[in-house]
Amino acid sequence: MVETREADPVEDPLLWASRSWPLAWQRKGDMLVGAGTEILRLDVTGPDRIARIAASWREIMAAAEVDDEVRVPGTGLVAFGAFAFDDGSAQRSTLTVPSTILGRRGGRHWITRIRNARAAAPDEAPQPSDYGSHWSATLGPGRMDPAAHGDAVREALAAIEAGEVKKVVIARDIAGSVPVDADLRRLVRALASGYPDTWTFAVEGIIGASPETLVTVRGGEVTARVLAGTRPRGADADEDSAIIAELAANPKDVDEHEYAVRSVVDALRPHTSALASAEQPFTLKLPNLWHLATDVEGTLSNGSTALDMVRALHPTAAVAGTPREAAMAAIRRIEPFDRGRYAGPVGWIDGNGDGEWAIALRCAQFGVPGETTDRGWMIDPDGTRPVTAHAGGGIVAGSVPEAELLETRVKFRPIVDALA
Ligand SMILES: C=C(O[C@@H]1C=C(C(=O)O)C=C[C@H]1O)C(=O)O
Repeated sequence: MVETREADPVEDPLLWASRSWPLAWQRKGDMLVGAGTEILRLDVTGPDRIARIAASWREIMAAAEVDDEVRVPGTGLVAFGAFAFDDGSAQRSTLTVPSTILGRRGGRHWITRIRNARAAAPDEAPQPSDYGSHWSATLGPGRMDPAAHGDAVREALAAIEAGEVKKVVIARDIAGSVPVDADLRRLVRALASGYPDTWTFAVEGIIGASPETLVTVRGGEVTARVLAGTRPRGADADEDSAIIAELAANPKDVDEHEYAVRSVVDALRPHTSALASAEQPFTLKLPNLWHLATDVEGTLSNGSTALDMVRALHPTAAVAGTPREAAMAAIRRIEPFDRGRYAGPVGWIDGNGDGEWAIALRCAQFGVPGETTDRGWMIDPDGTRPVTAHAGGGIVAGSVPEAELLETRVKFRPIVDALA
């Protein structure tokens, strides 16, 4: 049973989210915040994880009884998801439906209450809680320190030289801990205000601000923002102009970008009737970086949902490489860690199949109470909560290890600054 009602404007819907396990999605002024109890949960691992979740969601959509007064994307039934990057990941791919969603889009505010048809009564309406005290994290090298990253990039260049791959994305990790009672909503708020041109997310303990969508589906239209080709921001306007002129004309970056756009267009084509993208990428300005960016748009021709499109698109060349299978094999060989949900799909889907999915980049994964990982208990016995972050970049012929290391440093900046 799902009921959406127009609501009075709320200044900060995040206050309704859980402090230790927030559920939120934010893009400029639009947001969805999950609160209350969990009504439904799908946890899947393995190569067909996204297909299984997409199929289950179709059944749930068909069975739901929805009374929706507002009827915009994100009203009615909504689930949030965060999926593992790799088919072989030990990390779960999860779709979760909370009992309450506070939403805001284009100046309209609503509240959705969801309950299981078998439940006698809805759960109690969740209440807002003030932000907890300020906290910070200590972060240091993870499994791949800067020296190991240099070796990994050289190994990737050797794989390119050998003709195994054209492009492969290599990431490194940093790790640390936060106080066990840290109010993680502070991080969501800081990222959303510091990086307004990104999609800010908090789902299953992975929190970040991604500049790149995997896919957006809205009323039969599908769009995607593809990024590849990166430079740190300049110190002033003149330096910035020189940087973007160089980036837009650099054959290595333009090629790398083209691989990424082509992988998205090829994946969307079987599902769309009209598919268009600009001939030339534009330069996307973020507080820390410049990216080459291309928006792709099409009309869905086969009734696919946002999750069907996530399944068709993941992993794109922006986070894996080209050709896809060879790049995935190279990543498994070269990177010494399981990426978990880093570079995986993160987003939401509603009861009409509309939804917005980003690629989980510029993010950190926080530990889960009581769960074990290859690093031991996720809540350390000393009362701290572990956190791990990853950042990477596309390696193509001609990539320079030192420049790639600098690029990962700048990509870590949003999360490292917000955690400092
Ligand atoms: C892999 C990351 O970013 C991706 C790689 C990019 C590149 O190689 O230029 C640019 C944007 C993202 O598609 C990351 O942020 O960790």
